[in-house]
Amino acid sequence: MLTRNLLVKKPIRIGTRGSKLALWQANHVAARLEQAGLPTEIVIITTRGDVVLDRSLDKIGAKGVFTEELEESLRTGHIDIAVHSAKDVQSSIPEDLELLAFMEREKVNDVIVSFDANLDLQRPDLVLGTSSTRRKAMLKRFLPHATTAEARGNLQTRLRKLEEGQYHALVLAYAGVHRMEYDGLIRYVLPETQYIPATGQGSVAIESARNLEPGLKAELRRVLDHPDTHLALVTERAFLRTMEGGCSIPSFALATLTPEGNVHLHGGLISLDGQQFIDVKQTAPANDAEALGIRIAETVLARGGQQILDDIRQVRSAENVA
Ligand SMILES: NCc1[nH]cc(CCC(=O)O)c1CC(=O)O
Repeated sequence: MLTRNLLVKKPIRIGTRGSKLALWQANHVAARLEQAGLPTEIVIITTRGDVVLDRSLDKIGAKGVFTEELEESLRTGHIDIAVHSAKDVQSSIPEDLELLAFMEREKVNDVIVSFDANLDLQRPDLVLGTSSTRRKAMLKRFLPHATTAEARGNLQTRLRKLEEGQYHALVLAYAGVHRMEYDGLIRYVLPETQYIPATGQGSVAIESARNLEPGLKAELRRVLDHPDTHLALVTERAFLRTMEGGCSIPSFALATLTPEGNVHLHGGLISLDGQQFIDVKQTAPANDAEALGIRIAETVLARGGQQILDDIRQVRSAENVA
């Protein structure tokens, strides 16, 4: 590693999707590495999720739609690291790859974005754009008078649809809106205690091949990893893995650190119609983070979550036949 990065200064090849948000994230990583004296090069890679825009994610088999092509490039050595929104990374990644680092988390909330500064969330004909299963279900529960309409595509595409009047507002992750500098359009910040975010929301994950040079891996971790965020993400991802979810399942999980240094997890599952909402909260010592995630998921499944998942699978297989 010394030869490669300190003497020859061969740039670290950073793989990313080509959307503006993905590029922002890749440039954020590049800036950190450059500050630490490591030269970088950005390599844009198109994924299935960027190409298939006409179907909602739960219908194209959401597993890995934004990550597979990047992972293949890690294997071939075409890139050294892949940068992802942590939320888009599957709950289990292939054996030969690893998540090296989770960068410091942005505010985790979902927000309501609109061009209408006086948007009234209580208007009876309210139409909200979202394609997220979790958000649709939560809106059915907490804003039952609202209708939702599909809003696939990158942030710019969704905002264009909003501008065209397809909806009154969009429901989005604060993190993406902020990174794209659309903060001025945020009308409501949804409380994270009620609209609990998706696993990983607001953090950027760095993936590499397991066999990347150990010295380079250590350097990347040192520069890019945020230990508190890492602990939260390990907890949430253990939860998600046990739920067998991807972003196509309306599960949610938010881990936070307590002042004493323990990890607190609020995780659960909501039925597609928003009627059943199963959530569990527990705190555990930091060295028990992964077990906490697993335990909460098992509790949610036992308290009716398994039934909700079975119902969803039945609905989905009926849709796929039709
Ligand atoms: N589902 C796509 C996606 N993946 C990550 C973000 C935003 C950034 C983040 O949550 O870290 C978004 C857009 C959104 O949900 O509004």
